[in-house]
Amino acid sequence: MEQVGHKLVVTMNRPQARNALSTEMLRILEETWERVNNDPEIRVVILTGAGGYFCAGADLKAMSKDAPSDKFSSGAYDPSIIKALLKGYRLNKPLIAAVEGPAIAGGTEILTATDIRIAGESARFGVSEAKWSLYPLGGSVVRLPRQIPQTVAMDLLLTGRHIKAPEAKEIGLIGYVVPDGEALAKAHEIADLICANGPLAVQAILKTVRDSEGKHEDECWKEDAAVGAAVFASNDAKEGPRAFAEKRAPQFTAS
Ligand SMILES: C[C@H]([C@H](O)CC(=O)SCCNC(=O)CCNC(=O)[C@H](O)C(C)(C)COP(=O)(O)OP(=O)(O)OC[C@H]1O[C@@H](n2cnc3c(N)ncnc32)[C@H](O)[C@@H]1OP(=O)(O)O)[C@H]1CC[C@H]2[C@@H]3CCC4=CC(=O)CC[C@]4(C)[C@H]3CC[C@]12C
Repeated sequence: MEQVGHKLVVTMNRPQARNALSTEMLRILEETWERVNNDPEIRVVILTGAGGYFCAGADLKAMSKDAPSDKFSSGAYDPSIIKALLKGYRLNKPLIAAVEGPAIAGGTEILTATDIRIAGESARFGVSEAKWSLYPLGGSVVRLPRQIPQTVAMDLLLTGRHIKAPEAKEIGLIGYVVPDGEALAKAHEIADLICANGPLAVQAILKTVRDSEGKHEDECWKEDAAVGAAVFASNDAKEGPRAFAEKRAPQFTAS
């Protein structure tokens, strides 16, 4: 994990196993997301993987020795909230995925919780849990059909097949395809654009988008207005137009 100014770069780092998720990695991710939500200095987060790989989901070798089912049935682990994969826990800062190589199973699942997604052209995506008679518990059974066309979501979930970055872009699972090795640089470029914006505005936009997911639009306007009015009442909302009028870059203070 590395903080550069207001950007936090989170790197899944177990490249020898294609960054498959260990219990330790899940713990670190959980702590990281708590930090992101509570640290006002962090304004945008980039999630990436080490060694040219994003993430191969759960560690299947560990799972072959110690199946999680007992922990689920005993109540020791409640899979209705998987904070590390941002299922049942959302960030209040924008999360950008910078993907190289495989983003499979849990790797694609956590991708569905990110806001902006960039991939190198050889990156691969898929939810292949059913291949091993597992269930994609990381959120994608619910999220994928909401994020990409239903028939494509069903195809990916039921066949477990992998797709390359250009197809992922075509179906809207990711937003950018860049030459291999350049996903992180592109993520920084986008993160810098976000960091230059008013942090209160950015976080308020994110909040309304998150809170209105799945609701009828008429149910959203009251809260949308309250959140928006609070942004308009801020010092930064005075500084932005003033900077425009004075032909200079705005100096936002998050107040
Ligand atoms: C519920 C979530 C989640 O939804 C469930 C899953 O993610 S299931 C995982 C399914 N994963 C896959 O299908 C990917 C398998 N891998 C591949 O297909 C390929 O390897 C690849 C396409 C990724 C890469 O192919 P390559 O040809 O490039 O490379 P390859 O030669 O195949 O591999 C290189 C070496 O890497 C090793 N490797 C690759 N993938 C894995 C892997 N997934 N696991 C282990 N090792 C892998 C490969 O073997 C090679 O090694 P060699 O030594 O060189 O042979 C769940 C997500 C996290 C779960 C939680 C985890 C912690 C928990 C512990 C508990 O006790 C309680 C439960 C839980 C909290 C658990 C709960 C469910 C999750 C949240």
